[in-house]
Amino acid sequence: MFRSFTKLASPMARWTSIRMSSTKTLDRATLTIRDGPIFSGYSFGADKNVSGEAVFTTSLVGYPESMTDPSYRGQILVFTQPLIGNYGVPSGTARDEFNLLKYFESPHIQCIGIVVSDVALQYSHWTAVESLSQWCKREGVAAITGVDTRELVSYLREQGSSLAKLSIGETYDADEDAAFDDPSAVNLVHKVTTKAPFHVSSPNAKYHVAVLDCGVKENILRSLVSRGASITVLPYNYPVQNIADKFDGVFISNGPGDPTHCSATVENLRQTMDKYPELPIFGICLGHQLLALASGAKTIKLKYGNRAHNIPALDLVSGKCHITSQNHGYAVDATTLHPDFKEYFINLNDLSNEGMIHKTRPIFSTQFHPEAKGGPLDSSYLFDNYFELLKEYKKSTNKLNPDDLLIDILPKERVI
Ligand SMILES: NC(=O)CC[C@H](N)C(=O)O
Repeated sequence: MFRSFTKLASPMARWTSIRMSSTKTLDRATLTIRDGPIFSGYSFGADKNVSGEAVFTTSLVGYPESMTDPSYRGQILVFTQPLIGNYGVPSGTARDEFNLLKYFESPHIQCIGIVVSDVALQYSHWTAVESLSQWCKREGVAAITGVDTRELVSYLREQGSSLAKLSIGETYDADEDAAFDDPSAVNLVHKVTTKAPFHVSSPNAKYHVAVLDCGVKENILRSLVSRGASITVLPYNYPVQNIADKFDGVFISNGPGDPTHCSATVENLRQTMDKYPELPIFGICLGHQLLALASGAKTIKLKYGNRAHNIPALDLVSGKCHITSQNHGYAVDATTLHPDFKEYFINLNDLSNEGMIHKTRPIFSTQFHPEAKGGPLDSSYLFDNYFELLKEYKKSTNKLNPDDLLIDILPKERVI
């Protein structure tokens, strides 16, 4: 059943008409939460109806980084920061000295829609090349402004993250039984992983690391390369156990959706850990969850997840608390950790697991993002710790120069 706006009783209608004086020329848009409230507002993105999981982030800045983070694939991202878009969007093709993307975490917007209270249609920043609205339209991403995100987020916190639809135009589909897309029902990692292996050289590289790309953020690659590791980025389901002897370490990246979809990666990691007991392994976010599954632990879905740039995580080894960047809906159930591992970090807001470390071997992983982008760099020392492990391991093995190890699986160019 399609409804028109004249029949829509939005508690936000009066507020919307006052606040949105600058957006009178925008089309109407509606956000429908399954079995929940309906919010009316205005469209500032693509003229396209979308459906997915509605999740929220409390980060104050960093919308270009968040929106291009492959871990948000298929989600409708709600920003609690009321004004979004005021510093525009930088170039998505600009590259740094390592030929990695300079400003984005992947080449395109990964979430399917965004929800804001108040969009800034005018912007100002020295890196900006277009507005948030222009970017969303160009990338085919739906966007709604004029939503009371306080009310929406209160609902999502009470009920848990929910499926939602974003409809553009004067009518919207009010049929509660009509299908809502659940992005987690499919293997999203398969959609965001590199299609073929590629190599990124580090100037004066000392180490060579294999990166399993489950939807890797560009700043993870930069964090490895800038510290002196040449990297070979492999598709998420690449049988890394067959070539792990060529590397000084293995890294497992962040990525979207339910970790249990990645059963091939879990099995490959299990075999890699069995075959190479001395090999340094580091995983971030989905990488942490996959490593935990490979060692026999279980993952759970959180009520509404943790998406923010200011989440306190306690380092149980040092006793220090770090402010961390996070974006996840699942977590490792710490009560199921294999006895060879101990809990490394815990979340001081909800006490959920934030990492694990092997008791005797060079293996550790974190649920939060030490590479940040956006967010604070307080925990970037974990990359330094990983490099210490690479150094120790390399001393004990007789490896060649990292860039002599370019293996024949590599095409010359990165395929994006
Ligand atoms: N950023 C990530 O890697 C997220 C991991 C996983 N998809 C989750 O939501 O928990």
